[in-house]
Amino acid sequence: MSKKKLDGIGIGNLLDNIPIPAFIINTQHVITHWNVSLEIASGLSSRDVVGTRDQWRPFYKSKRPTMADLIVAGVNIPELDQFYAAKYHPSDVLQGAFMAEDFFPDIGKEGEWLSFTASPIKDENGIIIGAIETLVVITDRKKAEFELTEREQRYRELSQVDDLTQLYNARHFYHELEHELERSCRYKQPLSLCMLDLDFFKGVNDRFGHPFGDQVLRKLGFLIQSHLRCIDSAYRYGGEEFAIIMPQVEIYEAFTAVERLRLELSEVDFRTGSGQVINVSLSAGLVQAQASDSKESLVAKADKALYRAKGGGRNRTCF
Ligand SMILES: Nc1nc2c(ncn2[C@@H]2O[C@H](COP(=O)(O)OP(=O)(O)OP(=O)(O)O)[C@@H](O)[C@H]2O)c(=O)[nH]1
Repeated sequence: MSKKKLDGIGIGNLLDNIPIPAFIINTQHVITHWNVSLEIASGLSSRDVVGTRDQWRPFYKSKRPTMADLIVAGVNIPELDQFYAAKYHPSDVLQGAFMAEDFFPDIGKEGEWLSFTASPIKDENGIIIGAIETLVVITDRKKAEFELTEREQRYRELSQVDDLTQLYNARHFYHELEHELERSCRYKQPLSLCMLDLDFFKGVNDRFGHPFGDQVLRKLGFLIQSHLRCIDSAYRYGGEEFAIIMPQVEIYEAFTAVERLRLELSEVDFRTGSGQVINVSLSAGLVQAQASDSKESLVAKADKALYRAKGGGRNRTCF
């Protein structure tokens, strides 16, 4: 086709030849073009909408401005904020254009995610004479993104949480302890750390079996969880060793909390497979962080206190 012939082709003809749904409005917000792709996507024919201000109709339940309307009215950030919240941003490619992604619950059977771009149309003097809006269905991409985020979240949880006790695992412990130590130094707030360990647990396993031992560990995990304040965090540090990080708590206050936990565990009646009722106990070591402490030195001190609790006869808390 010659250049001359191409020059003669109108905007409508051009728009009808692109596979992307698009419409154009003038400065009176009246639709001047509604392409074939948009007719198919919206179910509204250009005959019915050209000459009207119904550009909102395929997307919303009631009349409201589309992005093209906001563009022809002169970009107004408070209005963009009002209608598109945090979902819009200026186009990287087209000057004066804005893009947004949003979910449209009323499109199709289950709603669709659309990515839309509205761009000003200017005359030779740079005056806005209309706006063009293009729309792309991105539901499949959005679904894939959500699935990926969910999978990542599940993976993060799996790699941080111990299956048996539902407490955080040791890897996460060191990460959080470092973070809490930094925070306690920065804000000059106390930080207490408790390491605790079940007493004679090997004997429990040996006499009553590993599954019974697991039951004890699960119960202890549950008791620890139920004793935590919302800013505390608990970890399964090793097989039958646990750690509790207690921010903003002096050691004496932490001592009271740990003693409450210790007493509560000692009062739990565990029923073995043969119907025998047994009780278990724990020993605990407590420390309060000093400004000079690293996570390693703090754990070493708490371990030392735990060792003393074991050496002193077990079923006690030392600091
Ligand atoms: N049932 C069960 N037992 C575990 C698990 N992890 C570690 N253990 C057991 O915990 C026991 C720890 O034994 P020891 O380190 O000798 O300690 P202890 O018998 O509790 O003695 P003290 O700590 O000195 O009071 C071992 O028998 C491990 O097999 C687990 O996930 N489930």
